[in-house]
Amino acid sequence: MLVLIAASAVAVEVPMLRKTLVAGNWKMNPGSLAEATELASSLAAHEARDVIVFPPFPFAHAVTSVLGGDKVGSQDICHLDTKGAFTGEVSGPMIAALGIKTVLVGHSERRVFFGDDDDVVAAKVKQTLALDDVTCMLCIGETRDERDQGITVDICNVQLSKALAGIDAALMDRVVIAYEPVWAIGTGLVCEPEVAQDTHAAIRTCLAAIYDEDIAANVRVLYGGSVSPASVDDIMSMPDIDGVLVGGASLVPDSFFRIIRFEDPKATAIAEEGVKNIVQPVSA
Ligand SMILES: O=C[C@H](O)COP(=O)(O)O
Repeated sequence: MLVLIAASAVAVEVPMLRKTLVAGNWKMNPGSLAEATELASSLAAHEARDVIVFPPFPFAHAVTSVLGGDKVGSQDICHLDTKGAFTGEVSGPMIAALGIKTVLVGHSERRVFFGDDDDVVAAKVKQTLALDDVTCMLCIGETRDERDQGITVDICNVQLSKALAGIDAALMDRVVIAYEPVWAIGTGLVCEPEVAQDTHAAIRTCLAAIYDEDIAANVRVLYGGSVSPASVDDIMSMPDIDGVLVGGASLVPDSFFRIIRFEDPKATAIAEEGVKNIVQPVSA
């Protein structure tokens, strides 16, 4: 994706830069409200890049008070467009009332342990995007068995197509994809960066088929699965990886801070290229 920049009466091309995003999914952690607010407070000092954390629902209000709604996400949302007798569920309007601006949908733990099938995931995407100014972080990814069968891209394409069915192109600026190979989650087995890159590129191809090239080039696609301080720089050096969704390491402040401070060779290269282009002299 290229954009035109007018400089000194010439239009020069520089690559489009997608904003990076680091997300920390606390899952059913930490064990107390005091720990949750302490974790949030330590994070408040590290604001250099786009960072979001997903605390458990009971801690969401306190964490939002510390970090602000822009930096806090909801781990789930009810798939129904209603209120009433649905014990344990949390509706979209309830989440929005907290000022939360991102909702995680389709995490493999929801799919595997709580039966969120593709239809439920699609309904949750719709409920999220029905909220004003709220982003949906949609998780997709294959199991070990599916990777071994060589059907990773097929699985991602099906999950993407079903989750986004009926979602208007105009809403896609509020969708972030998180590619999480299920076999890499919580196992310490990080997908090789080049292997993840291939899948990210395939996800963009799928988005282009569903929508168009512009949307495919602009949607942020994160990687998740055992991301650590040791692996983040290599992962983030891949051209189609725009950020990371971190589980375990997001609960350890020093680890998460290092992940947030990942080296960003793409931004550096693009910034240098952009400067070079902008100072390019006008030819006679
Ligand atoms: O939502 C986060 C992912 O499931 C990754 O978790 P993990 O970093 O503990 O593997």
